Amino acid sequence: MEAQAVQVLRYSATLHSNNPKLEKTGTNGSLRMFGGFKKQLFVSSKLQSAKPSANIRRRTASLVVACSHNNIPASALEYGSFHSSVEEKLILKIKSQEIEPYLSGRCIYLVGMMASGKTTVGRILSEALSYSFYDSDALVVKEVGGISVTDIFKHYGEPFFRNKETEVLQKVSIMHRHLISTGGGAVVRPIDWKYMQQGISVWLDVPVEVLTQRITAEGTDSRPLLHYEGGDAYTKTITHLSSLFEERSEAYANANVKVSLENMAAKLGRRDVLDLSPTAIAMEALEQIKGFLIGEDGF
Ligand SMILES: Nc1ncnc2c1ncn2[C@@H]1O[C@H](COP(=O)(O)OP(=O)(O)O)[C@@H](O)[C@H]1O
Ligand SMILES: O=C(O)C1=C[C@@H](OP(=O)(O)O)[C@@H](O)[C@H](O)C1
Repeated sequence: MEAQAVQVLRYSATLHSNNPKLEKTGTNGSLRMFGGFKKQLFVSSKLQSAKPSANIRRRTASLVVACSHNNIPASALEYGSFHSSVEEKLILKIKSQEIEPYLSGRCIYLVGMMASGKTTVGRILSEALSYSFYDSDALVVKEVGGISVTDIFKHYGEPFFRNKETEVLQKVSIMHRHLISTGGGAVVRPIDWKYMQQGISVWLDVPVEVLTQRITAEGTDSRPLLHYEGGDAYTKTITHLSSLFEERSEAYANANVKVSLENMAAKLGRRDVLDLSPTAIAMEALEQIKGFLIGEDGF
């Protein structure tokens, strides 16, 4: 990022509730943060006493955050050089507040291959947006009385699982302010898209090699489609994931927004997509969602 593109924002935090909110207080880019936004985490060493007002006990804290200026594309600084998750959370919160008026409480559906990070990134996004987080697999498990996804596949078969998945998506589609991490195969049925199109869909596009590394590290206990008897797990996983991706890539591309880790790495000058943290990916997702929503609004 060019040096002049970086703006230093000064935050004045007034802590008097548990409902965090960031508000612009002037035209100079300064913002005011209300509420208990992880206050214990970052305010402890920076709190200063301020004159208490008549009816509210007020404390102020100063926090200087370097971030990209309005409309300047996501930058290496934004994604790379923060060493404090508090700063990242603030930026995520600001970005979330920017898109809120366009989002109007619509649900967000994360789609993508197994292990693309839908759950991990989804949790971060839901926190930033103050949305409720749901994992569609977990909702299916609940519907079926607590039987695991693996056992549902084993005892009832994949079509039964897919029917339940569709039912779950139908139920969620009438909700608001939910972020749903969908199962990797939720994109294959057009009926599922009918429900997901009630909200905003975001495709986390992660190279198959990276998915394979993650799945090999994590094991396949919760992913019945990747269970194998013996053999080299890495080779079998990458072969199967590659063919699944081949079958599904067109369906994933139905999403309103695509977050491509390869594109992100190129944009940020990273050699390896493995360097991209879930928080950085969440930031990119918000950036892309903003672009989509603004376009949708006709600006
Ligand atoms: N950006 C990332 N960098 C490194 N590991 C990640 C990243 N995102 C997710 N993971 C890891 O990959 C695995 C699968 O992630 P998960 O969020 O469960 O994927 P999904 O919900 O799409 O199946 C987990 O072990 C998670 O910790
Ligand atoms: O890709 C798939 O068809 C599946 C992905 C899984 O979810 P994750 O993407 O959360 O692993 C789970 O729904 C089921 O094992 C089937």
